[in-house]
Amino acid sequence: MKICVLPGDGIGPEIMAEAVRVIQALDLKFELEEGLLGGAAVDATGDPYPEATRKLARAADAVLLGAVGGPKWDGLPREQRPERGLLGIRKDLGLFANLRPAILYPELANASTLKPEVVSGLDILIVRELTGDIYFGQPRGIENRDGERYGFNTMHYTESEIRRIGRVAFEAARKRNKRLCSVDKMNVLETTQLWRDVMTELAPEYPDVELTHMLVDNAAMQLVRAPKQFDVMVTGNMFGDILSDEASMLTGSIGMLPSASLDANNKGLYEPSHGSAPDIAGKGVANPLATILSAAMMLRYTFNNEVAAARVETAVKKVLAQGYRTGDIYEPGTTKVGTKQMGDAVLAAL
Ligand SMILES: NC(=O)c1ccc[n+]([C@@H]2O[C@H](COP(=O)([O-])OP(=O)(O)OC[C@H]3O[C@@H](n4cnc5c(N)ncnc54)[C@H](O)[C@@H]3O)[C@@H](O)[C@H]2O)c1
Ligand SMILES: CC(C)[C@H](C(=O)O)[C@@H](O)C(=O)O
Ligand SMILES: [Mg+2]
Repeated sequence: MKICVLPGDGIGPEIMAEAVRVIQALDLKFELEEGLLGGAAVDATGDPYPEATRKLARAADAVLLGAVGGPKWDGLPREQRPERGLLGIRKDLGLFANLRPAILYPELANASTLKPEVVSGLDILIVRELTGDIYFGQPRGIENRDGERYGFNTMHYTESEIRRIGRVAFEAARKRNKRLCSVDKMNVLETTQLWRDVMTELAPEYPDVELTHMLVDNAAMQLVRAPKQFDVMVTGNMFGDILSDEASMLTGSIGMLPSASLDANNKGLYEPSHGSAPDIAGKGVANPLATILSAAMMLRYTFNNEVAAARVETAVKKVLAQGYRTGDIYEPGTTKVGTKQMGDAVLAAL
């Protein structure tokens, strides 16, 4: 059982160190191999997704990723930017289904940006399409046209791309509370009219799941008005990126939101939903729990080890109950800890 570990940039190596310690403590005979992705890879090889990493990732059963990017690389040509490495590995491994669970742990009720009565018990799953949409549209670029600069990206989806992510979402809803909300912008964008049509066509295959549709601007508003109306949400790449960051704050912090990016066979890349947090990188204060919870998702989805996954999640719940908090979820009366101390607490709880 091989895991390709890609710490990445910024806080990536700091949070990854803790997730790796947790995995090793499980004593499950995983073989961990480290590689370069993002800015770290650009610095070493000039390529954000180098061939060596590609080989490693393809040969592994799962990939665990920290985060990539940072101001150091923002001035580089597009193709060399760290984020291209992330898009590259997602596309290369065919990871079209991105699962982002937003769960509010009761201990963090006061850390949520919403009032406890609106948000307590929140448990939403955002299913984000990950290898299509405007992210991967051709043509794209910045050109000089008619004497001025002209930037363009193209949004596109094929019906088969929509159908396969739709099936993932319907199946997920079927295992949960049987409610699926598909989010689009069909009032303006043809791409998402097709999205709505295909979701509607799939619905008869899942008579036990209640399908609703919502326009993305309303969905963004409803998420902060009454988030518990949602069970599973399914949406395209760009809307899913934005809505999942929004949903993270309902759980207290983006440092709590894990993710799984899966192919058709549950080979997966697991990473926190947040980025490399350049503003706190190197300070040892980042919250490692989203990465540790991503490792739990890896145990569940790729390695089918529900027991180990639950063990890690229970350990996380325990450290929150014990009152340990990194700065992003700190409140008076709790114990403020750094990244490594949080990792220590999870290990002790395991
Ligand atoms: N999956 C990824 O690798 C990924 C995801 C998002 C952004 N990025 C990249 O990261 C860089 C920074 O982006 P950004 O600042 O917009 O978003 P970000 O998610 O890195 O940070 C946003 C805010 O959240 C805080 N934060 C994020 N993770 C945290 C954690 N674990 N603990 C405590 N606080 C945390 C940061 O300190 C910052 O204030 C950019 O280069 C961006 O492209 C990468
Ligand atoms: C860094 C960026 C390419 C990435 C995305 O937009 O998918 C990130 O924001 C995420 O949410 O994983
Ligand atoms: Mg994002």
